[in-house]
Amino acid sequence: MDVLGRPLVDRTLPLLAEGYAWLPNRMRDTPGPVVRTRILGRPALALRGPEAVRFFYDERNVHRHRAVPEPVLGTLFGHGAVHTLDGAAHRARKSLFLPLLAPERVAGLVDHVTAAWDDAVPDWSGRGAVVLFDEAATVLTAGVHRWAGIPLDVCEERATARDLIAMVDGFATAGPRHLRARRARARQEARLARLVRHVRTGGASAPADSVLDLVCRHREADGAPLDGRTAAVELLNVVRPTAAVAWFVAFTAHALHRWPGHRARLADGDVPFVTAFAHEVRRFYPFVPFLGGLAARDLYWRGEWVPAGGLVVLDVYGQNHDESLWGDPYAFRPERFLGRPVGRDELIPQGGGDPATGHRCPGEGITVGVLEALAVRLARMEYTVPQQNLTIPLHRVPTRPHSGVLLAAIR
Ligand code: HEM
Repeated sequence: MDVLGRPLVDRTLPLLAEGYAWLPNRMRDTPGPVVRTRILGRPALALRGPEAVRFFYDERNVHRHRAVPEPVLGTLFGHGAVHTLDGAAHRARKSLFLPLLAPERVAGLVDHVTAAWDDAVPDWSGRGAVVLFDEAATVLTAGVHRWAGIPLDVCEERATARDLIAMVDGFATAGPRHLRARRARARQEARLARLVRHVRTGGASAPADSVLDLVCRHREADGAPLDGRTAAVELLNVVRPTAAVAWFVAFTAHALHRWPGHRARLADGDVPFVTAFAHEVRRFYPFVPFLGGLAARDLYWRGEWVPAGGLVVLDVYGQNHDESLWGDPYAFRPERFLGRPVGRDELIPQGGGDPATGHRCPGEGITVGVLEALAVRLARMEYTVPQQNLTIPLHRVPTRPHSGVLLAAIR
């Protein structure tokens, strides 16, 4: 500690080495769910729990402007993305995404994705074996493009899915995965910026009220339209995370393999159970490790302090596995979500707080809806699971079953 009691030793390297387990391990060593440390050269305060969520999402405490490191912007979110805005600028940009919460929009996307899945299954049957993660990403990419009004040739679906997945896969690492993510983003931003230009100059049309139409017509807080590159960034902020639902589809297949007793209830389409299963997949499996922002002023939380400009970190994975919230958190039990409302700030795989006013994911309804539909389809599908490496390494961010879940003899 220095003279002001600030931790001196930077923990970025242990964080990169331990991945999802790093913060929960540190939390275990402290009396309250709060850890003071140093990350990326800054003093940092890590917290968890529903009250901590409300503290974190209060703009008077934490802001996002300049909080996202460039390597994450250059791969995952895109420069100038909604994730990086605060206050009036954030609210104006967020209004672009709030229509995605409407049940009829969610249902429309689910229809497109399930149609793409049903079209793909006969092809999977004709092949000896398929990697579910890759196939699900292609199906999701095809479905979300049709729903969003973004043209995509069938022969481009697989390569586009690869790019969208690469952007997520490479954000938290150095080396080849990161370079692949940057190249993928550059390609996809260029493609979508071209499309936005064509729509605006009359060379292409956007179906009325589609996501493409909304983005092309959007006005910022100052009344200005989005420049072409930022419009492309925000289109990608819809199609990329939808393709990323492939992570949860692979986790669903993993869960069905490990705990086959759940298959019958899913296959029956038992609606409350299907929803509970989707929530448990999002809670149990590791995807988002934590979220970060910058202290808007000197902040105190549970007796710990971080100076203005320090990092405030919300321990997402740790909260979703907090014994005091979930009881037996490392058991996969969808039943825990039956007959119990899901607390807004308890289950936070896609952020906490109110999506309309804060940074919570506006695609949560879409994620749950798509996952429900595809979990039922998976449960009804006949297949074998050949010998393969299904381990999910916790040091890799984002992680997934090592094999991607190889399925054979699909019918
Ligand atoms: C794979 C499933 C998904 C996961 C795990 C996920 C997770 C998240 C998380 C953790 C955040 C950040 C919350 C925060 O900063 O406080 C977020 C924000 C966001 N997500 Fe998702 N998301 C998913 C799917 C989606 C989908 C399907 C869409 C759109 C169709 C979407 C669009 C967005 C947007 C636009 C933001 C930025 C919101 C803002 O900054 O105000 N996400 N998501």
